Amino acid sequence: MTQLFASSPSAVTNNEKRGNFPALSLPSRKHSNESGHLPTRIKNFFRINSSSSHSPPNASGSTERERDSHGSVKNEKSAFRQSRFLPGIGRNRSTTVASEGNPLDDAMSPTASANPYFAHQGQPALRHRNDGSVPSSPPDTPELQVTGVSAVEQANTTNKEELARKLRRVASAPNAQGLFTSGQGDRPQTADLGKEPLVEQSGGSMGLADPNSEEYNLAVPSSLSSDFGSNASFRRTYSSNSIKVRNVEVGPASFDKIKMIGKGDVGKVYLVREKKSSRLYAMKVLSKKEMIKRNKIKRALAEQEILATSNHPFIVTLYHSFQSEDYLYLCMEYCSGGEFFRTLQTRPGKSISEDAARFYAAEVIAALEYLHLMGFIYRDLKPENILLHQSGHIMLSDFDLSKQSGPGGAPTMIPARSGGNSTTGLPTIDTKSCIADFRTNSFVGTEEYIAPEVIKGCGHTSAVDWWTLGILIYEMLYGTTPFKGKNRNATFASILRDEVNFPEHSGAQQTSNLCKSLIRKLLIKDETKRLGARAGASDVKTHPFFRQTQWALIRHMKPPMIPHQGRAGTDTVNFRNVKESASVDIGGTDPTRMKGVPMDSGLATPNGELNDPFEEFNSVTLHHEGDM
Ligand SMILES: Nc1ncnc2c1ncn2[C@@H]1O[C@H](COP(=O)(O)OP(=O)(O)OP(=O)(O)O)[C@@H](O)[C@H]1O
Repeated sequence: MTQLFASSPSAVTNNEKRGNFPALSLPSRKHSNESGHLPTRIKNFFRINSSSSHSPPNASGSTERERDSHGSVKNEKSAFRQSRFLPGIGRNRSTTVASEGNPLDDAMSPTASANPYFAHQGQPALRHRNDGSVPSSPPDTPELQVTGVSAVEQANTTNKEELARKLRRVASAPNAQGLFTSGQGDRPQTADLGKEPLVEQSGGSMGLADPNSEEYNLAVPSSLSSDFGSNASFRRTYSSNSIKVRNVEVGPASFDKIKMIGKGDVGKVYLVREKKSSRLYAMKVLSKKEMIKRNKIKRALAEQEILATSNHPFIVTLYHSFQSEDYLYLCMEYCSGGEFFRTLQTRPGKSISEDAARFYAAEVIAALEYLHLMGFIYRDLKPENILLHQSGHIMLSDFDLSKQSGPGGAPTMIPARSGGNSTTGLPTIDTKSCIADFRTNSFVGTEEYIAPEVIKGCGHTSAVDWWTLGILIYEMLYGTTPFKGKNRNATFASILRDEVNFPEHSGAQQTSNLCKSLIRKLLIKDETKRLGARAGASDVKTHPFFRQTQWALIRHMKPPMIPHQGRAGTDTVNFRNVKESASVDIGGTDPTRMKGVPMDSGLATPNGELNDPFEEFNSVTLHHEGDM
């Protein structure tokens, strides 16, 4: 076991008090219908699953955007990440977010400016300039803490901007179209909180709640509408013995800010301590004005939705979500080990052994399996979005690019004889059916991780997550991604055209044929032939590369790398230093203005009223079993 990097451990979260992870009961926040039953597809899944060797879905658990849709440079996180690449490597990785409908017929075009990648939906193109330069930095560009660049190189670099330019990866222009459309599948439907909301009852059964009760249900993802009957006033709620969803019990003033630990294009993430309990949390604070400006409202709502609905050891836990007039707040479990990306970057060759890669891949697969079962496509898998828990296990984070499917089917069982698990002779669970026919057409992802079907703009399915898994495993083993070109066009052309190659030079990682076979199958360009296309996660889990993997026990296994513990719980030793200048004053929020949007947000109507696109944001507190 490698003691890898330092961390701040005494983030005394609820999970940690119970052990390392949230209780491993069946999904603690399950969807339930009005009659008080879990959706059939989820119920069936667990019924089947409990009699198979597969782990239950909760048994185990970015965006490099430099420019917004207005073309301004953004995302400190991205700048920092770019700074972590050696100049010689010149790696550029970017997140591309564009809107629906994205035919990219000339994807092979070598001319960046003529290529729709760079000017999708008329937004200003963010491109990898041939001279390697990048747009000017945002006003709050952090001091670059250049990891992975020798002191000599830093000293020789005359100014930081130049250094940043040398190291920066290119990012693209996020743009969510149809900001205020509320079509099904675009946006969660909101429960009418005034009408007999459902609450959980002891024992996990559901019943009609006292309308005055504090506990209530939340918005229903359209993905679950089939379970409730079409267009019925179905609602999502949470039936569980271990999780209770209540009206939010905290506000910005309930927390002391300790330190900023991350920054995205509209969000800042702080390590905070709850005054009452002294518990540490990671609080993501999203600026409403920025979200409006950058058309990211739907993404923020979706992120809250996914976090609040998910309950999985390998998916970051949400404890509270609330809002003020200026901000949305997501109060999450603090992952003191920081980004997996950083871990990889500190390893020799920026890579890890095949056994270690198998371990992390298995945890990621368990998380993806769960997300697909819940009707979500993750769409932004990459080491930057994998956080490390203090224990060294992974936690997926950053769901703002995730997509919620339309009505899904029930998970089904594939008997061993007709294609079940050939290694165990047991039936296989088909979790792909939960999300099977759902196609979405956003142009979204991270440049080097984008799947061919996304580039082609012909719509994509949950199979994109299996593609990104292939890229991730490759990157864990070789310290680079397989299709990276000298610019975005070259990368996309390679993704569409080239077969994956495995480095064979003397210093390269020796990789087994089974591992290569897995990567090749995950990186099949035809999504219908890709591993995972038939039965979802089960296809991947039953690949012989994972023959020895004890799926049900992964979360109890010792991770290959354990984050260093800082002396104090608040030592954010596994995080970069983020410049605090533009820090949000979370405590100074006027408690009487806990919703709405600022007058100068541009959403005022001619009558002087304000449209409130954040009306549907759910302010809740999630009580987990074992909480005080
Ligand atoms: N739960 C957490 N525990 C510890 N650190 C976290 C947590 N959540 C986020 N961070 C840190 O904050 C950074 C930014 O978080 P996140 O990626 O969710 O923000 P974002 O605004 O959505 O970024 P982007 O614009 O790239 O989507 C992460 O890279 C990570 O370093």
